[in-house]
Amino acid sequence: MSDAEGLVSAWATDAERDAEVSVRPKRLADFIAQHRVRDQLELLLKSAMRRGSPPDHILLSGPPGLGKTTLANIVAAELGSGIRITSGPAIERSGDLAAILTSLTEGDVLFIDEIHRIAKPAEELLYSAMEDFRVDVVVGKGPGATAIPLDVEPFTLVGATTRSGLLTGPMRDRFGFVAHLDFYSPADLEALLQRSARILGVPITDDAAAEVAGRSRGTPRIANRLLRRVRDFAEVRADGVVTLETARAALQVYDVDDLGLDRLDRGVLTALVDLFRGGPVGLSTLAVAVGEQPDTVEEVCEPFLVRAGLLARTPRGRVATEAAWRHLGRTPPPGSFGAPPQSGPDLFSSGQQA
Ligand SMILES: Nc1ncnc2c1ncn2[C@@H]1O[C@H](COP(=O)(O)OP(=O)(O)OP(=O)(O)O)[C@@H](O)[C@H]1O
Ligand SMILES: [Mg+2]
Repeated sequence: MSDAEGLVSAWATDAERDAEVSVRPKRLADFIAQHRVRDQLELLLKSAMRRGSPPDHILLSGPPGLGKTTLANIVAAELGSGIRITSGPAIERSGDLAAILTSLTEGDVLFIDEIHRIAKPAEELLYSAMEDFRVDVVVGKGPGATAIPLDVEPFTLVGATTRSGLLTGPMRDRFGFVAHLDFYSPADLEALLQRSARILGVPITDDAAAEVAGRSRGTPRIANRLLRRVRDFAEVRADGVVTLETARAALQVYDVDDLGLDRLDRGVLTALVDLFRGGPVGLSTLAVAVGEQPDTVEEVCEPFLVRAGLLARTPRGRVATEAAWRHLGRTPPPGSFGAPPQSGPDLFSSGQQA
């Protein structure tokens, strides 16, 4: 991460993947929250072990940073099996996938990350492997081509996707178990932060953990990242202990506000409110006002602003909600919003169904 702007991005940088390994839970019992998914997975794995056969193929779906890769590794650990890891974009030709499949040993877990990005021919090969534990490898071209059937040892496919809507029907149907991960509540993230702090040897007070949790956008990856930054601050500017005061001061330095918005998120809202009187305004106009590409505003900022109930996308353009005016400390123009909303924004449901 080169600057503070990416601090609350849910996507991991390459460098960060190493930092994540140390705090990644290894067993189901250490996996915080997501109780429904955890219970269901536990049943699936235990019953398979009792029968002595590999469990059904498992699809893990949900936004980035919520624990899909972590769960895939946990599945293998709980089964006591080996795990092979690859990803949709890495499988360029179906031959690559055939090589992986035929080298699996009985009971292995094959983890395919970003499975929605797998190429069509490889996807079709995967169908027969998942269903019948065999693949047809085509040798030669044109009329002389022959298909050689090869056996695949019984295995469990664990697929992960951030875009389950892009999966084809036949692909989805071949998973016996689909787990949908939801955003975490602040209380869950607080527990997660306490655990990570223990592992990293960072002394943190309860109120500080709660403060960081509240700014983490419902996402474990962001919570762990903010913890590392707050720790840096506490070590350099204080005595190493993360107190509420240190946490707040650190997050101010890193420009992460009390809802977890960063500078660009706030820039978008401020432009919307101050320059366009709350909108509606078109995406490209808004993007020019904050000096960003429309794609960045749409894909990086807006998903969370919408989820946090601060911005609405309407057919006429982007609109700041009443909560946005208030979050920026502005008074909304009289009469522009009806009765105050009955409840606060729903930050912790990703809006998809399992
Ligand atoms: N339930 C959890 N309990 C404890 N730590 C968690 C949990 N879920 C995620 N984490 C932590 O959050 C980080 C991100 O999790 P993970 O890499 O599994 O996310 P992901 O869903 O695979 O993200 P991506 O879509 O970007 O691949 C990891 O460091 C992991 O330790
Ligand atoms: Mg992952």
